[in-house]
Amino acid sequence: MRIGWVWRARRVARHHVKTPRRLLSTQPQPQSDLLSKATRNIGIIAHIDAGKTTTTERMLYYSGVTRRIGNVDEGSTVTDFLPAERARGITIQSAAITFHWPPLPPSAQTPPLLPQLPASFDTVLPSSTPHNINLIDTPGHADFTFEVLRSLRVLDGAVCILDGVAGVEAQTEKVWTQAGHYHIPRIIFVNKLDRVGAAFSRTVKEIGVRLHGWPAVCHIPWWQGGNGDFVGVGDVVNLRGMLWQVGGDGRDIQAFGLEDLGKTDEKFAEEIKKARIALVEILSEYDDVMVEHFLEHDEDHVAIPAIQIMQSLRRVVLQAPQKVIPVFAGASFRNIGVQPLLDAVVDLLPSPLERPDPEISISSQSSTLPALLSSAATAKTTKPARKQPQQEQGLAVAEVKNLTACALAFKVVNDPKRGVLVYVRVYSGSIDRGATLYNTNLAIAERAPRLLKMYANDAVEVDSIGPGQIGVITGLKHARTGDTLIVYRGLQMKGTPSGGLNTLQLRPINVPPPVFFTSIEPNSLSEQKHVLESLGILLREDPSLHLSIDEESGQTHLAGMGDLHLEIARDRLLNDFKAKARIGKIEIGYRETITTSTTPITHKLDKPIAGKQAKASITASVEPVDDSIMMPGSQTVQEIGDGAFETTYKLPDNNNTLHISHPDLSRQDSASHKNHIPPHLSLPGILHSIQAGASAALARGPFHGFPVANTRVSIDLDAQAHLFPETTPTAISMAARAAVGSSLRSACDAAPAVLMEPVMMVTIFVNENSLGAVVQDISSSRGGQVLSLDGSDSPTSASDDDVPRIDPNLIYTPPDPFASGTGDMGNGLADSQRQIVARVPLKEMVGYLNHLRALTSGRGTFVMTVDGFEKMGSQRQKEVLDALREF
Ligand SMILES: Nc1nc2c(ncn2[C@@H]2O[C@H](COP(=O)(O)OP(=O)(O)OP(=O)(O)O)[C@@H](O)[C@H]2O)c(=O)[nH]1
Repeated sequence: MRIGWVWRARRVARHHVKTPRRLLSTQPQPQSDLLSKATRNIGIIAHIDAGKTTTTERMLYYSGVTRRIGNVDEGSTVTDFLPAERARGITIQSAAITFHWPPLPPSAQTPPLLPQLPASFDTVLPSSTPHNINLIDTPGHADFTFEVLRSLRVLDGAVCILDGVAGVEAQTEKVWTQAGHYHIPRIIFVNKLDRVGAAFSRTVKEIGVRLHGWPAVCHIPWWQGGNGDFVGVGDVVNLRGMLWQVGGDGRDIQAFGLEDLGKTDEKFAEEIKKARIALVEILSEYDDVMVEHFLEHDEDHVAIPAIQIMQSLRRVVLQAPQKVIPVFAGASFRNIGVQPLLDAVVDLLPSPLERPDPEISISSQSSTLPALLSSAATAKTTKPARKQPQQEQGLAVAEVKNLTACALAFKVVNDPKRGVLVYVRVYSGSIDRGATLYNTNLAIAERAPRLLKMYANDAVEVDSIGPGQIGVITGLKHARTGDTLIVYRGLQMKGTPSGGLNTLQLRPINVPPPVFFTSIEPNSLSEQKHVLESLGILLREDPSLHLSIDEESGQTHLAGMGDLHLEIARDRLLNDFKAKARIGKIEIGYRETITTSTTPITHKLDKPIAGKQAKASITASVEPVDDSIMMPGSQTVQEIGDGAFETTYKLPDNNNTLHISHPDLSRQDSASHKNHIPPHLSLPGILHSIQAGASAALARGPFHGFPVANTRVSIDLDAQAHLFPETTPTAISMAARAAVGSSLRSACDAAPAVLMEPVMMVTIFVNENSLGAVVQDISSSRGGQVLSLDGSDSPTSASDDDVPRIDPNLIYTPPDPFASGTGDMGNGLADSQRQIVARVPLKEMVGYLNHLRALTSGRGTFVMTVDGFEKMGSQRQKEVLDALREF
C-alpha cells in the first residue's frame, strides 16, 4: 500500500487540474449548453466476451428502456441486433443508444426537452439528476478494430469492461491504448467476479502494469464470509457494503454502513477502510484539492466526505494524459454492480463541454474547430494589418460565419425497417430537420429529411440534433461512415460552400490496407444490379471494405481486414440483403511488384466510345521503387504537385507514385491551356482522368492479378501530340490504363515480378510453461521473427509512449481468496504470464487461435495488426502460387 504519499503530494503543482472547455457552437446558447452539460457520450470497450453486451442489457433495463433483461446466450439482446451478431453471440456493428441515468420518473411519459439540472454540482453529485447517456457499444474482435477506432472518435468517455478471471487481455490493451491516443477518459468495471477463479487483485495489478495507470479501487468484491459466493461490493467512496439480493433482477440492494458491517463481517469492514486510505493516497498524489481536504479533516482518510472523493476522482479522470484509473467491481450476469457503475459514468466521465477541441483539417491544414469558428469572430472585430494566414491558404475567414453546423457521420447502418440510418455526432451548431447538408468528403449536398433519436430498438423523431449530441439522419442517399457533414447558410443543392469550407474534415482517420479478399459473382445478369446496390450499402456502412471490379474478366473482388470481417460481409450480403451471388473462398490479399524499369510505351486510342469516335494518346513507363516495407496508410490519393509543369500523386495504399510531366501546360497559368488543349477539357480534368486510368491498371497486376505495389509510374503528356478535338476524359483514362498496363507487362516480361505478402505484428500472451513451445512454433514452423519478450523493445509496448511503468507491489489490492498465489509481478505480467511480440507472415497466422489454444491448454491469446508487405523468397512464392493454382 502506498501510505505516506499525501505529504509529498502537497507539493504537486496545480497544473494537473483541467478547466472545462467552452461550448463548440458558433453561437453559444444556454439551452444547448444545458443539454450538453447533462449529456455523456460514452462507449464500452473490452476484449471479446468480457461481458459488454451483458452489461449494456442491464444498463438498459435499470434505466427503464427495456422491461426485461436480454440474454446474449439466448440471442435476445437489444444491442446485438444483426442476425449475424445474434447467431454468433458477438457484437459486430456499433449500435448507439440513448437512455437516461438516473432514470426519469415514471410520470415523465416523454423525455423532457431540457434537463432539470441544479445550479451547480458543488454540493450534489451529477448522478442525483437524470442525464442523457448516448451509449455506443463497440465490437471486441480484432477484425473490427477499425470499427472500434471509428467509434472512439466520437466518444467523450469510456467504460472498459474486464473479465475478472482472464484479467487484462490483449485486445483490451490495444483498444485502451488507442483510446488513450484520443485522450478519452476511462473507468474500469471488473466483471464476472462470480466465476470460479475470479481474481480481482490480480486484475487490478494488471491494470496498473499493462494499462499504465494507477488503479483507484472504488469497489472491492464482497465474497460471502470472506471466501464464499460473490454477493456484492464494498463501496470505498461511501464506506458501506452493498449487498444484492441473490437471484433477483438486481434492483433490490441493501446498504450497510461500516459500523453495522463491523458487527457481521469485521474483516470486510476493515478492508473497506484500508481501501479508503489507499484511495485518498492515490488521489492526493494527483489532485491538490484532495490534499487540502485531507488536511482539513485532520489527516483522517476515512473522515473525508464521499462527495469530495468523487469530485477528486472526476478531476483526475479528466487529466490528460490520464494517470489514475477508477476501478469498479461486479458481475453483470448476476445483476451485481451495474447501477453504481452507471452513477460513476455520470459522476466521473466528461460532458461534451469538457472535451478537448475536435481536430479538423481544412485546405490541407490542421486546426481545431473552435479555432476556425473563433477566426470568423476575430475577423469581424479586428481589421488585419496584413493578409490573414488562412486567406493565404485559400480559406476566406469571412465565409466561416456561414458555417452553421458541423457533424461527423460515424456510422451508417442499413435498418431493415427504417432504411439507411446515418448516425451523426454534432460538433457545432445544430442540424435541423430539412437542412441541406454538404458532404465535404463526397463534395455533394443532400437534404436531411428526418432526424431521429435512438432509444434501443425504438426511434423518436426530433426537430434538431444539437451540439455535442448523437442522433440519426434517415433518407440520406450518399453519406458514408466517416464523412464530414456541414450546414452552410444559403447553400443551394448544386452549390459548393466557398472559402475552403468545402474541404473541412473532422478528425480524419487512416484506414489500414485490406489483407484478405474474396470474389463475388452474381448468379445471373438480372441479379447484378441488386448485388452491386447491396455492396454499395455495405461499403457505405464500412469503409474498411474495398471493392474492385476487373473490367476485363468482369470479376468483382471484395477486400477486408480479416477473414471474420469478410465472412460477416458475406453473411450480410446473402442473408440480410438476400443478394443471389456466388462468393469465393477468402484468400490473402498479396501484392505484386516489378523488378525492372521500362522505356516509355505510347498507347494510341482511336475508337468509338458510346457511339462517338474518341481519340487520345498516353506515353507511360514504370520503374520499381525501393523495397522498403510498406506501412499501412490512408487510401486517399494525395496530390503533391511538384512544380508548374509536373504533377505527382502519391497512391499510398500500395506505395505507388504517379508522376505526370506536362511541359506545355502550366499548373499556375491557365491561360497557357487555351493554346494547347481542346476547349472542352481542363488540365485538372485531364490529370484526374490519367490518375484514374493508371490506378485501374495498378489495381490488377499482369503477373498474377494482385494489386501492383512499390512502383513509380511516369507519364509524359505532350498536349500537342496526345490530345485531339475528339479526346474525352474517358478516352484519356482508357489510354492511360492501356499504356500503364503495357508497361507493367513489358517489365514483367523482361524480369519476372515478385509477390509481396502481408506481414503482421503479433502480440501473444501465454503462461510461462507454454512460452518455449509457442516461441519455437512461431520462429521455426511459421517463419516468424520474435522481436521481444515481455515488452522489452516491443514496438507495441509502453516503452514507445510516454507512459509510466508501474511497480505492481505499490498498488493497493484487497486479498484474493481464490487466486492460486499472486505470482511474480516483477516482469510486469501477472501469474507468470509472458508476452511475445513477433513479426509473422499473415499466411501463417490463418487459424492460429485454435493452434495457440492447443499449445497453451486454452490460455493463450493474441492480437495482431498489419505491419507492412514484404517481398517473398522464390521458394515461398512458388508454394503460394502452387496453392493458389490448386484452388
Ligand atoms: N458468469 C458470468 N458470465 C458472464 C458475466 N457477464 C457476461 N457473461 C457471459 O459471458 C459471455 C460473453 O458475454 P457478452 O456480454 O456477449 O460479451 P461481449 O463482451 O459483449 O462479447 P462480444 O460482443 O463478442 O464482444 C456470455 O456467455 C455471458 O453470459 C458475468 O458477470 N458472469
